[in-house]
Amino acid sequence: MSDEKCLASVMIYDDGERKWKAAGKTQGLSSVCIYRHTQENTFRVIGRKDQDGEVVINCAVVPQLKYNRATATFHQWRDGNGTVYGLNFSTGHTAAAFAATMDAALDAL
Ligand SMILES: CC(=O)N[C@@H](Cc1ccccc1Cl)C(=O)N1CCC[C@]12C=C[C@@H]1CC[C@@H](C(=O)N3CC[C@@H]4C=C[C@H]5CC[C@H](C(=O)O)N5C(=O)[C@H]43)N1C2=O
Repeated sequence: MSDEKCLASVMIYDDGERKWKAAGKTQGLSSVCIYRHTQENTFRVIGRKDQDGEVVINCAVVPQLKYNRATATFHQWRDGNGTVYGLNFSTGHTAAAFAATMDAALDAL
């Protein structure tokens, strides 16, 4: 759906330590996109580290997903297993573009 690349630092909240950790093996920016599976009309958030292509997020967008715009550049949500993902976008523009695509996906479900 969002063919434009949204650059963000992908983070996962560590409930035990009560702090955000960088998703994947290294810190750094990832290209995060929402992909639509046409036949099934399902959506996934896929993020790949720009440095080495590591997939650092691969998360289904489910109808009950609550997407929280915590700040203009930090958005977050909980997946089906309770994992909390955070996206620290490089700009407010990319954050808004990603959030609009997320809203469109949730509307289409
Ligand atoms: C009720 C609830 O679940 N609330 C969630 C957010 C949320 C709301 C609605 C739907 C989904 C979600 Cl995930 C919530 O507040 N969460 C989820 C786990 C972590 C957190 C619980 C408590 C803390 C309080 C501060 C906030 C937080 O973590 N923030 C706010 C935005 C800020 C932005 C960037 C990240 C980057 C590193 C920095 C930090 O942790 O030092 N940080 C934060 O401090 C982020 N927190 C959270 O986001």
